[in-house]
Amino acid sequence: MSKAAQAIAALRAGRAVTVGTLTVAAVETATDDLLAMLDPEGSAPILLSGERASAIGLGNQREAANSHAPVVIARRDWLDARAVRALVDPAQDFGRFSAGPLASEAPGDLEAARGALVLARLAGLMPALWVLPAQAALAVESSEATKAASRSHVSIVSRAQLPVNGLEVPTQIVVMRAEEDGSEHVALLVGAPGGRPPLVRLHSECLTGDVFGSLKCDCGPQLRAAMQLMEQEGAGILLYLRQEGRGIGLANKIRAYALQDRGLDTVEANLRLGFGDDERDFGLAAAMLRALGVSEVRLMTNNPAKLEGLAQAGIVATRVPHHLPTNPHNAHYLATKKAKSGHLD
Ligand SMILES: Nc1nc2c(ncn2[C@@H]2O[C@H](COP(=O)(O)OP(=O)(O)OP(=O)(O)O)[C@@H](O)[C@H]2O)c(=O)[nH]1
Ligand SMILES: [Zn+2]
Repeated sequence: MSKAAQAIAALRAGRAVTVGTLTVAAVETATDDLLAMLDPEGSAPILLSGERASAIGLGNQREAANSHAPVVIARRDWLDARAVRALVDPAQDFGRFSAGPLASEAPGDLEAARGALVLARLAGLMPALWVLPAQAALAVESSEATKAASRSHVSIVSRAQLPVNGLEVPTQIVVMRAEEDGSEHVALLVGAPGGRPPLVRLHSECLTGDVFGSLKCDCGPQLRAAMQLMEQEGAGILLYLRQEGRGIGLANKIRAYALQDRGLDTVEANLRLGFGDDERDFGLAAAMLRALGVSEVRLMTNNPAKLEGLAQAGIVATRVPHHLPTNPHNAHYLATKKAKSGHLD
């Protein structure tokens, strides 16, 4: 298991890790006991993503060009552990006056700060970390932590036949693992590819849409329609990428939904949480295709970022539009993706 994969697991489990020169623990999971042991003075500064710093009103302390750079916030008397946990939690933004005074500064080790925030995101946690006094902890190099966000080394772990309801052609499931972060992803190989580039769908995990039939998005219908089209053509490849919530994880996606319940749109909600609009990595999909021996595809999508992600990683992709009828719950979401995220007609 890579050091980054171990550090992701450790952060999720509430333990401290050292990234570059920074020893950090996640605000979301570090307990009072851990803090009492590792930061007895209660003076550990807080590392926040640039997006979250802007969301809590610290944007004017930084140059606009730097709005995506992480910041560190020094502790004050009023800013005890409880106040910190409230500060980093967007659900509490609406129930209080803005907290302060707060002063942000650039992290001493910017690359380490970025790497630590990548690990927190891949752990599915909020982008907020305690910066603890240096101590012995599981150590990861900054560059390794940062690279965990762009996975290009995948290997096939297991494969088997998988009869699927509605698919009359033989179907196989292939499980792959990425070396960089240890994450597992799936390829469903439908039928036997013919002479031309295969129909391919990159589907990002959406538990709510894929499993429960949520009407807030179009994921479930898109998934089923993609499989149907592959069945009609007699062949296709569905990559099921485990980057839930456009790469922020399930708990964070549901936090974003709670913000949408308060009136924010899908993009605003991600930013308020402290993430970019879309944190996904489509180089991963390119690596999976390469592991399957595929270098040219017909990609079913409306998202130009998927086409660009594959192209950058050397996979030739032409687009097959993939629109499904809207419903009253997802019409605004789909309109926002067109207006703000460049989705195609
Ligand atoms: N953060 C966040 N993620 C969401 C929201 N709604 C859906 N998602 C996630 O968005 C992703 C949807 O991915 P895809 O089906 O690949 O769709 P897409 O990027 O719109 O591109 P195409 O469907 O190919 O055009 C899934 O990971 C969902 O979990 C939301 O409101 N917030
Ligand atoms: Zn969805």
